[in-house]
Amino acid sequence: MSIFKIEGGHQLKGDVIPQGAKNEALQVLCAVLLTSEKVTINNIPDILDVNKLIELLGKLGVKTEKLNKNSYTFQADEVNLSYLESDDFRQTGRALRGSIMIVGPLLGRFGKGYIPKPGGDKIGRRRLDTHFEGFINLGADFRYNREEYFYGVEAPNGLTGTYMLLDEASVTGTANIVMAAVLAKGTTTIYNAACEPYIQQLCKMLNAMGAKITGIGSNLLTIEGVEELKGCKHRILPDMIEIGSWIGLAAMTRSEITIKDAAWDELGIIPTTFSKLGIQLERRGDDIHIPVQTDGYEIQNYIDGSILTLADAPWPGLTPDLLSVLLVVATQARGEVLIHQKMFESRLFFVDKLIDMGAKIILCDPHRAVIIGHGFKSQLKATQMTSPDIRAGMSLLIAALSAKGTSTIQNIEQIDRGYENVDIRLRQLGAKIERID
Ligand SMILES: CC(=O)N[C@H]1[C@@H](OP(=O)(O)OP(=O)(O)OC[C@H]2O[C@@H](n3ccc(=O)[nH]c3=O)[C@H](O)[C@@H]2O)O[C@H](CO)[C@@H](O)[C@@H]1O
Ligand SMILES: C=C(OP(=O)(O)O)C(=O)O
Repeated sequence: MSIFKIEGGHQLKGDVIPQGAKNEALQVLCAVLLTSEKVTINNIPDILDVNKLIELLGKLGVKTEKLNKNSYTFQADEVNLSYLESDDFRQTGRALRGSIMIVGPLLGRFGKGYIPKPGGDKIGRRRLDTHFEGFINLGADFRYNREEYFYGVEAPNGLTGTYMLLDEASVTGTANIVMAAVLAKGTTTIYNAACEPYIQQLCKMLNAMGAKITGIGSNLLTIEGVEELKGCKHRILPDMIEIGSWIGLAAMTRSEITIKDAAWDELGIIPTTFSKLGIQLERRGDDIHIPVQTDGYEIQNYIDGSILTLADAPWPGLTPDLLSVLLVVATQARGEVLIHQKMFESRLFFVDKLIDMGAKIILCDPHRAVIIGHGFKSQLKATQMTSPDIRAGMSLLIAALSAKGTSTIQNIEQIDRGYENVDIRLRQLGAKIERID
């Protein structure tokens, strides 16, 4: 297991180019299974989870050609369905969360899809009911092997479109059901659909392949089934979670950073959420410029003077994937904020490490933490820590970069799952960070 060694307390400076979005990549890569024609995808982030999914597609028989570091073509004209019954699939399939989204396209195109319980962050319960209820609504037979945690759906006579109301606006669940429905007979209507930019991008790509999806960007999607889909070219958006992480890092280390080509209009309430913590940031064309926060940053209260709450919600609410970063950034603000992680029940436990480093945090319960900012009057202290999940890992890295002294972070594979060459890019900004293998 690799380690990051970080000498904190240095100001950084420079430009960063955001990577392509991890969660969009995981969806659109699965969509290549829907056609026998060639699909080209650009701006694919070179990160562990995405590379594992590309490897899984290769094992399924998808012909994969790497055009350059972040562009590939895929052709699923000879899919090997027997691989789904192999022991190797039981291992490879569970290595990441995104693998669940092979089920919808396989079911839609070939009438069957299997998956072992997928991996991903250990951040609380992560049920898959929404996915499978959706497939059942489309007419699939479902089975689950409890001993092996193995899920399967089959529809030998094809799927039939229908109306469905999802029990929750699940991101990967919506993507999976949409990918099954595009090849179903008749019209499918999905209400309470998730509508994150990841889903919008997937739907636009599917339409470019010949699908007929309307309602994109809303929670009501209508999908008129088609006989078959063709190839296309698709470009993945910049990763909004990575962009938020760079904003947080700049503020907390009081650095001047410009995030290039950030696709500002796709960021929803992310920029204003950082502004609520008092962080200065400026839109320059499609770049985000974060100046040195010379006087620190002060958390805004509500109009009536009550304490600010930052809580996650399905899009266009605040993504849960940025709450850990917002939390760590608040430790140096002036003022107080309540962080309420509603979706996941085990995502805030990493605050223990921040408390060890000197941060003033009260963990009220597994979902809520109150942060009392230091206002840069006292620096965090360096320490040794382990990355529990991808976003907590990044937050601990930000804490270490701002702290006095040398910290180490173990289990950095968790950070590599979602952040492309983060150590190299940080060094380019002047950070003192070393990867020890
Ligand atoms: C690979 C991928 O794309 N992963 C993202 C995806 O995971 P994923 O698609 O697995 O997450 P879901 O959207 O299914 O739900 C996440 C959790 O939130 C709960 N929930 C969901 C919807 C809702 O309205 N209320 C609610 O409480 C669910 O019960 C679940 O525990 O979306 C999550 C929520 O944005 C993100 O954290 C993950 O980074
Ligand atoms: C929770 C996340 O990822 P995954 O769903 O892949 O575990 C994340 O990206 O923050």
